[in-house]
Amino acid sequence: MVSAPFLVSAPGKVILFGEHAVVYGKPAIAAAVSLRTFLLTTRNAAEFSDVVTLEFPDVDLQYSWKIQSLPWNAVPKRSIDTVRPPSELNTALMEALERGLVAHLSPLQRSAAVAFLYLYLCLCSADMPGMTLSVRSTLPIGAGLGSSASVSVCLAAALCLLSGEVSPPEKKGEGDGDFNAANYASIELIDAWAFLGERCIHGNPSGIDNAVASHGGAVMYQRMSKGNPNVREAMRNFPPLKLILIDSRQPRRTAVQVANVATLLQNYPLVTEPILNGIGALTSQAYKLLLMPKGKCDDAWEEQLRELVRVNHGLLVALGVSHPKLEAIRMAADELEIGETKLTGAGGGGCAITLVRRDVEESRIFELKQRLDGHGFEVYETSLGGFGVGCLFPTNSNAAEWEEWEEKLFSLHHMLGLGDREDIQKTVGVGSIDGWEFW
Ligand SMILES: Nc1ncnc2c1ncn2[C@@H]1O[C@H](COP(=O)(O)OP(=O)(O)O)[C@@H](O)[C@H]1O
Ligand SMILES: C[C@@](O)(CCOP(=O)(O)O)CC(=O)O
Ligand SMILES: [Mg+2]
Repeated sequence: MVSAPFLVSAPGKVILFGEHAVVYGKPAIAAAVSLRTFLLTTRNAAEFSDVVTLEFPDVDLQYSWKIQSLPWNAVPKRSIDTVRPPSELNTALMEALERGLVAHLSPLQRSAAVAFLYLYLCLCSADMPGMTLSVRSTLPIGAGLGSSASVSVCLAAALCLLSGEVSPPEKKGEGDGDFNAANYASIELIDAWAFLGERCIHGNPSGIDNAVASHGGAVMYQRMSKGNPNVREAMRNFPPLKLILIDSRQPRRTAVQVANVATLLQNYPLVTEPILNGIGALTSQAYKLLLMPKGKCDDAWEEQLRELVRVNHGLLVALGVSHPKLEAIRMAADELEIGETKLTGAGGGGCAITLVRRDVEESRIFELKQRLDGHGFEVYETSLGGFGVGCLFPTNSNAAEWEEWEEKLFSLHHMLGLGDREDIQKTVGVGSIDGWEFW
């Protein structure tokens, strides 16, 4: 059990191949991005010791609940011989939460508040001291980069730390290499709780986003049915890919896009199933290509990967999850012969990725960026495959620094615009402050 204050952080992700089909048990490939969510947990002052406060400035939500008034009676009893939470939400608890606690909030705010309350009630207890949990993300929200999963992972990590379900990361010993069994078990637990947070936000998530946000790196992921463990293959030697990440800035909710595909599947199973199978098959092909030793990643290899990107996008269009703005991005990249483009994440708006040909001159990439900018789209610079969930506790040596970036991240949020994302990230980012530890 740890005491506040402390920070946790988790990354967003880019799905390279296989979104939507992954919900139906097909493989998908995704990698962590350098844009991240940060969650600060602080102890409330004495006069607020009986409330738990949520500050979600990115979605304009600040709310306090009296801890004693929360529906503790509806919390399902945990089985003593299983450490991991069940993968289904408890209906009685969901009903108790949605009945009155969050009814007045917008859908954007409500799903995040429900995810918090669900995890808080399951992991904490009515006698916990009053806390404030403040979340701030450098990820665009509802844009396909897994902001919901990075928030869910941060909530799960903070609440697991507070309740003692997980301990802070152990320092890796000599001979451990990258692996430490206790840390691995902690990530698995955080991932499993975050999946329930994702369920509150999405309805039917595959689990790939929370897997990447908690473990980091790049993975091939496949959801298994009938209680079989999901496949999560870490892809360690992921080749450096030249990708451009473009946000159409068309808002959409993953829950709606996933539900639309479910309806299509229900109405036209004979048409939709082959599309999902096709996406699964092309992802398996891409997986083999991405595992090739560096020496074999020649022009033909690159050409095949790009083809798979194009086919993947075409099949997503067939599922009905593209958007005219995503098509405008794809057309601009096609016209300039820069590479192949696909939407990433749930689509219906949000982001696209272009896999750039290695031989393209920088001037053409510059022109693409200018055109996209002219349409009001935002181009992100991000690197793939970074750290997963981590935490930071203030120490004497970083106390002054702590105040500086705490202020920057959480107090000035209303003044910060989109352009300041990188600035925030530089100030508080993993890698720029000593002391971040990863499980
Ligand atoms: N910074 C944030 N603060 C609070 N809630 C957030 C934040 N980022 C994401 N969320 C939650 O996640 C939802 C968006 O998730 P989703 O529709 O899956 O899009 P994506 O995961 O692609 O960004 C929001 O409606 C909100 O509930
Ligand atoms: C569409 C889907 O495959 C990815 C959704 O990602 P995002 O929420 O749009 O970042 C759904 C899922 O895998 O849970
Ligand atoms: Mg999401």
